[in-house]
Amino acid sequence: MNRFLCLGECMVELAPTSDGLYRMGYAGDTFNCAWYARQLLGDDWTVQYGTVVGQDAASDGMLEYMENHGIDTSTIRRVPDRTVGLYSIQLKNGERSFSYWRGEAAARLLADDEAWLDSILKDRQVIQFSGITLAILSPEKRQVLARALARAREGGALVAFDTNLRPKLWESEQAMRDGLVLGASVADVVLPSFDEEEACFGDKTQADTIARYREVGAKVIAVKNGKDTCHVWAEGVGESLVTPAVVTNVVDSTAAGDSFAGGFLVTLVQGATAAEATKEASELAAQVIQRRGALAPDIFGKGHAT
Ligand SMILES: Nc1ncnc2c1ncn2[C@@H]1O[C@H](COP(=O)(O)OP(=O)(O)O)[C@@H](O)[C@H]1O
Ligand SMILES: O=C(O)C(=O)C[C@H](O)[C@H](O)COP(=O)(O)O
Repeated sequence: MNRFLCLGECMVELAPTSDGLYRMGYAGDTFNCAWYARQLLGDDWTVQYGTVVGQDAASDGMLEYMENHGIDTSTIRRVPDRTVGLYSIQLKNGERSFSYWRGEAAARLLADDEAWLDSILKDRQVIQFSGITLAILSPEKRQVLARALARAREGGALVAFDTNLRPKLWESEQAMRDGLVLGASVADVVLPSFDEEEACFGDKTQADTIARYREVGAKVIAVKNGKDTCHVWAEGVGESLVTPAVVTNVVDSTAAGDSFAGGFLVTLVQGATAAEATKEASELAAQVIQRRGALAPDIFGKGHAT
């Protein structure tokens, strides 16, 4: 059995509905990637989520939701006296902003038990993590996680890093820049967004972004750029350009990048080129942004996620 593990924090999500109410769901960038990967992969793959949750009813609810949606939770550690975080989505002309209540979430303990971390990273075919996975940890624990990922990569895992910048979660801009380079240095695949790289590193072109992540050892880099052309580079192949289809009805851009990551990695591990993976990923993301909330089960012919 092949194992696809996403690592990070899943939260209770409050997403606005058209009648002015909020719909409760569960989401988090790496969990969203796992959810999309689960929809796309066949039964020869187990999709797992690696995190830490509490032992309370809210944590029970999250695990039940994951299991009901085919995500293996045996890679989740449970601790007393903590619970899961919460965030709400605010929408303005289809663009979203988030408010978080996550400072004390159990997921912040992700790298506190290194032996456990090694046990869940061992013998995985794909491990995906993000800038958010790193941002929620202390600077020391970021190093612990990076070392564990490096060991897993040496053991044969394809490690993928979605940079997903959330400036509010980092202690400083310098810490964020260092964290992104650290994450990329233990990854085979890096999935940055150009607007974020521009703001964070002052990149002038996508080539600058590609150059930085190549330098620290990435083998595949897809620089997303919203509705504009994605520049994708792969070792031994070079750069390709993939322009997303035009979407006139952007309802909620939440999880555009997360669904892109799921679609990209699933296509790549099935033997496609990085350019083909980008095309598939863009097609999925284009559908996701035409729906509210992070997870869009109706794309796959299913009812609403909650
Ligand atoms: N307005 C849009 N029209 C068409 N595709 C889009 C649009 N916004 C995002 N996408 C698709 O979603 C992908 C990820 O979006 P982007 O906003 O760049 O990433 P992130 O959400 O990680 O910041 C893009 O590469 C593109 O394929
Ligand atoms: O911000 C966080 O910590 C979250 O995980 C909440 C969201 O579900 C994702 O951030 C969505 O990610 P995008 O694909 O970039 O829209």
